[in-house]
Amino acid sequence: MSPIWHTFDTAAAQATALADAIAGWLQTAIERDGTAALAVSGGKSPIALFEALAQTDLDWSRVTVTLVDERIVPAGHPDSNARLVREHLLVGRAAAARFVPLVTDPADPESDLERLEHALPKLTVAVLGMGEDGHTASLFPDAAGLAEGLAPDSRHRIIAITPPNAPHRRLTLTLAELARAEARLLAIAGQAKRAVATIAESDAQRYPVGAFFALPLTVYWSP
Ligand SMILES: O=C1O[C@H](COP(=O)(O)O)[C@@H](O)[C@H](O)[C@H]1O
Repeated sequence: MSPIWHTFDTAAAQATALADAIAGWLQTAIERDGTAALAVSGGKSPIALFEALAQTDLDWSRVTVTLVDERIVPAGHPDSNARLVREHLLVGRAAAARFVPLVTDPADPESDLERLEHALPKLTVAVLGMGEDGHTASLFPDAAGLAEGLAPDSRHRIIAITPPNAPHRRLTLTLAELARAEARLLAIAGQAKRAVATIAESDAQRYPVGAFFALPLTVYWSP
């Protein structure tokens, strides 16, 4: 399956286009079902997107926001993806959204996994990021548990995973769960990530993100 690529001259244009696309998917789901659900990535990249999205004129009280992955750290930790979402997305108009954090007790991630198998919303849109090592969500190359995370028929919606070369044990939605979202948008920036994504597009086995190129996927890229 060939992904659709949208390329932009600036990060600001990329963030605006992504926010418009996400809002469109959420609005359609709200009109159809009364509710919608958005899963976002963390890391360092999504702040401009979150800030654009937070100003979007949607009925945010009908939207559930969650994460595609989270580091197993306390909620206020500098590396917490939930902290990023709370500070940059769940503000302004979007403050009315319901938030489902992945990690609520860093000392007992098993209880969060159990809770989330039931508590995760059915996703309307999943916004994926990607590292230069080809990981997406927290599906890291060579991680124990990666095969389960990428299995199209996994019975798990979410798993715990330890990246071999990045800090913190993580919780991550599985490919099987992300495949059920109505839309998957991959947001990346820079030439290095573009090169990785281009290889992943033609060689699905090379990087974990490659498995997502076998699904309907729209890529948003800026330099
Ligand atoms: O660890 C993570 O990394 C990826 C990529 O992050 P970025 O800072 O390079 O954009 C991110 O998509 C994921 O959610 C995060 O937990």
